[in-house]
Amino acid sequence: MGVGKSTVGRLLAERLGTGYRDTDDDIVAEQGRAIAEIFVDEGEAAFRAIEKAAVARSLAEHDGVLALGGGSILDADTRALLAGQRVLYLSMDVEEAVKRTGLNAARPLLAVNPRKQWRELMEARRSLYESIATAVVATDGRTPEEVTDIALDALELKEA
Ligand SMILES: Nc1ncnc2c1ncn2[C@@H]1O[C@H](COP(=O)(O)OP(=O)(O)OP(=O)(O)O)[C@@H](O)[C@H]1O
Ligand SMILES: O=C(O)C1=C[C@@H](O)[C@@H](O)[C@H](O)C1
Ligand SMILES: [Mg+2]
Repeated sequence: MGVGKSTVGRLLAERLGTGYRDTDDDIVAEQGRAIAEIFVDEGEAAFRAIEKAAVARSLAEHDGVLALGGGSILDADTRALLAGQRVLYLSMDVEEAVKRTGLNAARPLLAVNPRKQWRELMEARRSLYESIATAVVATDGRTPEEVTDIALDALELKEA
């Protein structure tokens, strides 16, 4: 959360001359309510089901850069759909995460004690992120433009 998926995703799409889509934005548009509201109204399990369908639809319809929701890879079917795709894992340390996300209530999974919650989420998820990634780029101390340059190299993609 807050690592720069949307910022770097847009820059990557520009540099590649391709389209950009963002699962979180698709869900908000389709549902007509904020992600935090879906969590509050229906709970995380219901959100994950909506998210799973949104990712599958994007992967089928869209040929370009797709920014996934941070928790979408918790689903084994989603991980299977990503096999064979270029998958970029953007990483950062906890202090950078707190700086970028702050105490923002828009991120329901970090709403109470962001440092502790972020560490716990990453302990549960790091190996999944690493297992599906075809490239890993650390974002700490790098501008979005620098991250994008390194990501293009790491993904072995050429600019348009
Ligand atoms: N490399 C970077 N260095 C410093 N700040 C950054 C960097 N990348 C993104 N940011 C800033 O961090 C914040 C979060 O970025 P962004 O929204 O792109 O992250 P995200 O991974 O899409 O987050 P979310 O989990 O909400 O979808 C924004 O304020 C953005 O400007
Ligand atoms: O990492 C997560 O579990 C989340 C990340 C965001 O992209 C949103 O999809 C939502 O806030 C949950
Ligand atoms: Mg985003």
